[in-house]
Amino acid sequence: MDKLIINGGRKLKGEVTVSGSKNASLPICIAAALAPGASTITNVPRLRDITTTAKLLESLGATIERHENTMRIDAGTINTVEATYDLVKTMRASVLVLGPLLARFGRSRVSLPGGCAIGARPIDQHLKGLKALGAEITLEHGYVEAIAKKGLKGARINFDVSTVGGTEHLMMAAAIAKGESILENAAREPEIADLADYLNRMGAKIEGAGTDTIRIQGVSELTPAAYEVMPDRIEAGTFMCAAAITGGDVKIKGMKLEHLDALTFKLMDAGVEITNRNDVVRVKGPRRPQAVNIKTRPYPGFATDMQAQFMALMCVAEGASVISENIFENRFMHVSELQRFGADITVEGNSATVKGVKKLSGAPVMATDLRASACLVLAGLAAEGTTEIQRIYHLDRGYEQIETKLAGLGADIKRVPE
Ligand SMILES: CC(=O)N[C@H]1[C@@H](OP(=O)(O)OP(=O)(O)OC[C@H]2O[C@@H](n3ccc(=O)[nH]c3=O)[C@H](O)[C@@H]2O)O[C@H](CO)[C@@H](O)[C@@H]1O
Ligand SMILES: C=C(OP(=O)(O)O)C(=O)O
Repeated sequence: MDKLIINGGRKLKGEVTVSGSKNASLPICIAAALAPGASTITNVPRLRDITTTAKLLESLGATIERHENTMRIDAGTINTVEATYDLVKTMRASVLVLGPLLARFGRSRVSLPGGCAIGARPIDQHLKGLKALGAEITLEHGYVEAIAKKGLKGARINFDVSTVGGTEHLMMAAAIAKGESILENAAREPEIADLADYLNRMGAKIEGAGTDTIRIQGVSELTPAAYEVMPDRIEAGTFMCAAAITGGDVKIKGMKLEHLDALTFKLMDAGVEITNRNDVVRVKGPRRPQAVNIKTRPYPGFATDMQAQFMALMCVAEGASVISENIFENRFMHVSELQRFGADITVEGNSATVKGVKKLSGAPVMATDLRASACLVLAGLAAEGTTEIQRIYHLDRGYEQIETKLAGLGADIKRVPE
């Protein structure tokens, strides 16, 4: 297991390029399973979760070729419809194969993903949607089995909660169901629109992805297509916070600032200067940020995936900020680690009150989940002295070459085997 060692206190300066989106690549690679034949997906980040996705597809019989940021997925060779516990337990998004396999082959059996560090994360909305499309669902021995002997039939599905994975799952399944489906109270995250663009490229008829009502005219089959994945908005937001927390001056290339409005406005309220010229976003941190409050919400609200990184920034702000987490019930595990840097944070229910301190001091810390790891990196970059972050395999799930990219901006950061 590797660890990261950071000598903090350097202002980040220079240019960095954002990788392709993890959270768009996962469903897009899985959607390739809907069409017999080979799809070539580009701008796929080289991450642990993507390797898991490739293994998952291979375990179904698909033929995968990977070269740098390109993945060629031949789903014509899929010969089993079962995804086992070993794969699903390492990556929750694996459950998204259930609907596509069911839609294409009439049957699928996938391990239940179970909870994870940040919350219980049930899949009741996914299953409710598949049932509405005519699937018979049984839960046995830790597996979900879905059967639709005569194929899936279009339906109107009204989600009880805004669910990104649920919306993606039902959009994929409905793409080759018979007739029209309407997804209401659908999630609006940009990754959903990206997936819809890929499905439409394969011949699907989907309208409204990115709004809360998605209309899908089922087609009898999809054909493979080439597709370039959107940039990773959470990686981009993490670099924006890295510039802000170090009082740096960073140009971020390849990102879409319009995907990060909620974060951008909060950073500007905190005194961060943000300009966008010709798709290069320049972020200049203030001497010390001002405290601002945030509440996480489904898109276009403030992303829960940016909450931990923003909290790191608030740890050194002038004043006190209140951070409310409204998406996941246990997404404050970074708090006790931030306290090891000398941060002043108290948690009550789903709110954390962060009283900014002038300086953090480097400390040995442990990563507990993906974005918590990113927040510890940010704290380490700003802190005086040395920070050692253990269990960075969490970080490797979602950030491509983060230490190389940060070192390119002048950070003193290195990866060493533990
Ligand atoms: C791979 C991927 O894209 N992951 C993202 C996706 O996760 P994921 O798709 O798992 O998150 P959801 O949007 O589904 O979850 C949002 C909330 O709805 C609840 N829920 C969800 C489904 C369901 O059937 N029942 C239910 O109650 C969840 O427990 C959670 O409280 O969106 C999250 C919310 O933006 C992000 O933090 C994750 O980074
Ligand atoms: C929580 C995340 O991912 P996942 O849904 O794959 O756990 C994330 O990307 O921050």
